[in-house]
Amino acid sequence: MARTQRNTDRERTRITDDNGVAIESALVGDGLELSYPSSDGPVVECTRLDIPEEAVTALVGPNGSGKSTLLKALSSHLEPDTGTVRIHGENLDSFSQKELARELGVLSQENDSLGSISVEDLVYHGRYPHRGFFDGTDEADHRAVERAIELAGIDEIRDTELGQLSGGQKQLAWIAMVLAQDTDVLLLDEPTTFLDVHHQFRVLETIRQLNEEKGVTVAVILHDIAQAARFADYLVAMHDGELYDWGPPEEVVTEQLLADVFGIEAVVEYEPELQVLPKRALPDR
Ligand SMILES: Nc1ncnc2c1ncn2[C@@H]1O[C@H](COP(=O)(O)OP(=O)(O)OP(=O)(O)O)[C@@H](O)[C@H]1O
Repeated sequence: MARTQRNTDRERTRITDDNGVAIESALVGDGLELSYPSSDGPVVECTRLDIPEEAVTALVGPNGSGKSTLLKALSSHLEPDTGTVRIHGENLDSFSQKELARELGVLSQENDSLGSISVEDLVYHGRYPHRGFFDGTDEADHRAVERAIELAGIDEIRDTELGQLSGGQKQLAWIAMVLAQDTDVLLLDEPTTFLDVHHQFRVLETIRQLNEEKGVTVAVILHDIAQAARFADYLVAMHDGELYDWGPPEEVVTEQLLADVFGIEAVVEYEPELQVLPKRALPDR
């Protein structure tokens, strides 16, 4: 893997707020080396990763840079070759799957469609990942499901079978399923992929609302760096399976990062709000 990190020191620096007070991490990855059975050695090597508590962190980076792999390790869907993941200070491998489902709401890109069930049944299933389907008896659970359907804006398609939905509609159904779990940590792999611009805004607004009103911690993979920079409190920039840089968007998004990591020449403007204006793709490095 190429060694292009701009600031490896920052991997070990704790995040602080405006007053210099350390912000706790909801999730920590330490000394992670991650591989797949068929990969030729680790595809991700990450000395230290912090997902700050009650903040929104966006993972950004080009295709194949290791974002999903990292998220899979954080959500216990991929066992690290070396290193540990801690959630609220406890080793992830000490949790049962049932306990984890209560802690983490995970949207992955590898969802199976669960056959021919309806959207509503899928969302109920999110509320009961280890109990089968909802029997309609618990009022609080019923409200959580209704709220998730409302937040995702999928009332009109609640009775439709998953197999009859468009890609974007299916994505919204999966998002509702994760929201119905009502966890205080959300790990979302590309929630806005397949969505039109209206639904992209709506989903991002919902995530922000959950963060601000309920203190939900969010780690989310986004492909649009300008959108990620405007939306997130912190960015984690991946490149070639390594952490290139992380911190607040104003520190991470630079013309250097865009050239090194994304291979584009771009203008970065910070006023009135952070904007990335691509000029051209750079030749392959
Ligand atoms: N199931 C797998 N088996 C073997 N290698 C894999 C597997 N999934 C991913 N990889 C490899 O791991 C590396 C990182 O992939 P990953 O999916 O984490 O990237 P990503 O940054 O999420 O990419 P994208 O933006 O395209 O979704 C890539 O080189 C990819 O080829």
